[in-house]
Amino acid sequence: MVSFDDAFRRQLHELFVWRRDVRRFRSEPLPDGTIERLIEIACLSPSVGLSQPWRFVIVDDAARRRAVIEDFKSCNADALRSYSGERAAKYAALKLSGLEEAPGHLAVFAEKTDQIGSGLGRATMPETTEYSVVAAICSMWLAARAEGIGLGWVSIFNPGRVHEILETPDTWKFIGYLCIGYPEVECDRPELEQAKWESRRGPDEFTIRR
Ligand SMILES: Cc1cc2c(cc1C)N(C[C@H](O)[C@H](O)[C@H](O)COP(=O)(O)O)c1[nH]c(=O)[nH]c(=O)c1N2
Repeated sequence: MVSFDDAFRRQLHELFVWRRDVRRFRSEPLPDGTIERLIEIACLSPSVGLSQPWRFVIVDDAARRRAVIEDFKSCNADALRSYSGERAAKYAALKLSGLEEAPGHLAVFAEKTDQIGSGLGRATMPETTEYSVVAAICSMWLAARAEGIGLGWVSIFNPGRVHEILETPDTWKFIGYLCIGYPEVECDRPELEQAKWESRRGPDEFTIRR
């Protein structure tokens, strides 16, 4: 039996407030086994029918990392072209990945065809497979922050190209690419808010009653 006290709850709330999407990393390496430990925590996450559809690729190979960075640059240039005027100038000034600096690279996929869980909960909502993997990434994100480690989620990729670069099975769906390392700065506000791209809104704006 385990229970949590008020002091823990306050600290946990601070963890939620201070978790950040990190794009600026210090160069120092992560202690051996850090990514494996974060994966272990991710595997404690909820998943539809206990299907555990998460699949992880620790990307160590320099040539593959370089290819991933090239794909990001190409997709980011395309994204920039979709904006104009002041928004385009603002977009161009954003730093949207720490791929070059982060000591850890982790690609995360969802296995869509595995029989683990025997389809429970997925018949009418097959997308719950992907939702389960996102839940795992969120666990990892918070666990990393609790240890002073930063995690940055990068989605500015051509998923087909990521598959090619990492030679992953066809049945895996690309969910996200994570940069992992020690953050340069700690902050309690999203970087996109600091850059005046968007601001964090209150829950009332997103909640209705019926
Ligand atoms: C699915 C998904 C995909 C992305 C992101 C997040 C999620 C959930 N985020 C991070 C996102 O910008 C960030 O979470 C918000 O700006 C809020 O900031 P904090 O996470 O609170 O620091 C993100 N950030 C970034 O710089 N490049 C990216 O490609 C992405 N992609």
